[in-house]
Amino acid sequence: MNLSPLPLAVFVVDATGSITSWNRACEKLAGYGAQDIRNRGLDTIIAFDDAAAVNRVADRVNADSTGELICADGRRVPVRVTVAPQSLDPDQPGTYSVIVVPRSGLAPTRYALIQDLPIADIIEELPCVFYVIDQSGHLLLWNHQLEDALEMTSDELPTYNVKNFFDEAVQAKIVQKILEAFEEGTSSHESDLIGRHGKRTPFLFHCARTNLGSLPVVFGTGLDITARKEAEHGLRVRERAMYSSVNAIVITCCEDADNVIEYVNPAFEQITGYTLAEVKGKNPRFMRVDDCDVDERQRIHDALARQQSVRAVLRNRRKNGEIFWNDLRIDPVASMEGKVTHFVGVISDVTEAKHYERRLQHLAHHDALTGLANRTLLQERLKSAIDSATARRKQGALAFLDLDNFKHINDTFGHEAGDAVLREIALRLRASMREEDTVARLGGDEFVLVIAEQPDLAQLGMLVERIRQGVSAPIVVDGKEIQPGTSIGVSLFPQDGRNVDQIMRAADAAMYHAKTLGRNNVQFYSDELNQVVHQHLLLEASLSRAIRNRELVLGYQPKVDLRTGRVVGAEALVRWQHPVDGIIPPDVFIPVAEQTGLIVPLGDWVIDEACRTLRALGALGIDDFVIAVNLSARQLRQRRFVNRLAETLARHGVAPGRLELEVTESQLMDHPEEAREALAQLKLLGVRLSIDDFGTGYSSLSHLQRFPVDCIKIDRSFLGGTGDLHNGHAVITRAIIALGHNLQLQVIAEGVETREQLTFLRDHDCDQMQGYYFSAALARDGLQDMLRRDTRLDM
Ligand SMILES: Nc1nc2c(ncn2[C@@H]2O[C@H](COP(=O)(O)O[C@H]3[C@@H](O)[C@H](n4cnc5c(=O)[nH]c(N)nc54)O[C@@H]3COP(=O)(O)O)[C@@H](O)[C@H]2O)c(=O)[nH]1
Repeated sequence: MNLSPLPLAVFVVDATGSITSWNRACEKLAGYGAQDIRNRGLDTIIAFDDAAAVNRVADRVNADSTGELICADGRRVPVRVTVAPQSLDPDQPGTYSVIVVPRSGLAPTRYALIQDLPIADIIEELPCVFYVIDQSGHLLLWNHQLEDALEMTSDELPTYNVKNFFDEAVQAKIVQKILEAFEEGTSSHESDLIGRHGKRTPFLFHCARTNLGSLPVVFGTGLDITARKEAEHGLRVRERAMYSSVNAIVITCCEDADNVIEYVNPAFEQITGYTLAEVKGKNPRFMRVDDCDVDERQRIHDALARQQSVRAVLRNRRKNGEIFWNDLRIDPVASMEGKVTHFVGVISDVTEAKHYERRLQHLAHHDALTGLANRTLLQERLKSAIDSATARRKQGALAFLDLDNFKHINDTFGHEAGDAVLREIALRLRASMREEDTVARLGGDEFVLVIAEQPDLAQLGMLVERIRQGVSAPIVVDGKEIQPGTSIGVSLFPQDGRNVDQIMRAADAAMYHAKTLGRNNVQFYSDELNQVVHQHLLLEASLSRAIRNRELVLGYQPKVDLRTGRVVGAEALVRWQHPVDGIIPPDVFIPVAEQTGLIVPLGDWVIDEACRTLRALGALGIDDFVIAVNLSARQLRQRRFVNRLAETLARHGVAPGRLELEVTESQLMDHPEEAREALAQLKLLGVRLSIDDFGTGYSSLSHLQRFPVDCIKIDRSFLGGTGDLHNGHAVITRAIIALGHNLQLQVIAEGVETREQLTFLRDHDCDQMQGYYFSAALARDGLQDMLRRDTRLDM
């Protein structure tokens, strides 16, 4: 270390106290030259006051020692002595700096010290550029920092006028600032120095006038303010971003006040309607909606108290009173010392998104057509109703509704009318239920009601019956009256099941049972019912297999002319030859086929088979024989039924007049207008038509007249089960025969079992009979045999 330039008297000793270095200030103070003093001991130069107590130099470290400096001329100058190790590294051999400061009056003056300052070194080491400029604007003196900034060598610098170190656009300002310093004494400005290769560095220049001998000059410093400029730029960008952000920004101060607003950006005004002037000094909670989002607000409060970030979505009120959804994020802002002084809140108006989310949520849980709960929501609600009923030892109910003839409504009135019916039924159901109950639509024509807590079964029964009646009331759509009907199955929970699936299945089974019982009624689930439904389902599955596997056969019950005794026709009656269970009668499987729609392929098969028999008979020369098949209303409603029938007849080469279609009276009366149209088309094709089970379906005479039928079949119940005709039934039978004949229709009596019944019918001019008295249904071979032999009724 070179101690010479230092203004203080400092010298260096080794661990033994031997002097190794001696600066100029020491020379001045003590009068010894460096050569004279080297290797002399410390105690020969300084007489320490505590010399007797302290021997080693090391012991004087950090101790404030006093003594007398023994000068070359013999003077003894009182001094204060400070000893410091030159290296803090314990491994370095000890050398010590000894600083000697005279204790009175002998300290060098400030300016005396300046004379000793190594100005050149200082200028070079300044943390800024240094320059001296003459009046022509040329550099007289500078440091290497200026050379670095300008990317020039020391030879080049003095050749330029300093204004050329700046952008052309600011050169006039630079000249003016230099002149200002010459004239006024000082000036300062911020400008960028431009290096030879384009390096641009922002500087803060301060300059002042002085004289170099008789030469007036300006000298000064330039501080590199790149970092500050960048910070300022960053700040400006952030301020701008905050200003133009679409999200509202609120800065609150929590230093001395209750988190009051200091700043809000323009987006805040746009979202809330409040200006900065209106909200400054207020706590942002003034926008809250009372009694709303209490938990979320508490969460924010707690986070702020802990000086933590927090995010919450809550409702706030705009200045115009409107409520908006605020997706709020709050972050603490700490000072340089780490103390939280502010919070920055970013408010996003997510009202639209929230509404959209709610709409989606609603759509995900509700049926789009009716607005009722959908299957997902139903399952959730049912689950919680079952759980609650189980926990509270209460009872609830689930009602499963299936509209009875909805397909027919759709087919007849169109899908828009069908939709209108579903909407109206949804309204009726909603109106008849309590707020806490759930009304759901599972799609199609299926509705479900969750009736929470209904302890009284009688009341529940009345409620469900009332609902059935309400649903079944006529609905007018586009001026047309539509008559809906519903079959309802009810299960109870937790009695009929402990989970959603079990309860739904139980209600579904009960509903299914209601359908089999003739529709438009209410059935409660029971274990026995479950058995029935189960069997029904099994039957359904195996029936469709039976149709595919040709397990069905036709029996033909002969029809006899009551005037001639001749067999003139037969009714085709289907039987099921089950591979395991044997013959299954149609009473068992026809209703299942009706409900499931299997009646359509089954009915097609029956017609096809009957035509095949007619063709076979024709081949035997029997071509005036008529086979009647039973037709279900569902077949009749098929749009292409007439076409298919025509195709079948044509395929077998059978004349339409040899096929008779029997439709029950009650089926016709369900939808008389439609039935009439369908029968008219069939009539046009040329097939024979008859009304089966006549007398049981309450036909009105006017309707009867309009049905284009050929024949009516007196229901066997009017003949009396025991063949006893001396009762009221006889009167009805006579009346039916007379009525038929008046309408120019043939009359046939079915279920004739006794001679007495036969005699009665013949005596009252009935046209034909069929029944066990003459023959039960025969296989095709048996029928052919009978016809070939021309077997006749014994009259
Ligand atoms: N849609 C279709 N329905 C059909 C078809 N085949 C039959 N059926 C209907 O099934 C019901 C039961 O029929 P079935 O068990 O065959 O009974 C018929 C006769 O066997 C029975 N019958 C005949 N004579 C007598 C008698 O003297 N006494 C008595 N107790 N029963 C007798 O009557 C049934 C015929 O009834 P009907 O149709 O009303 O003429 C039945 O409703 C059939 O309609 C089919 O292919 N399609």
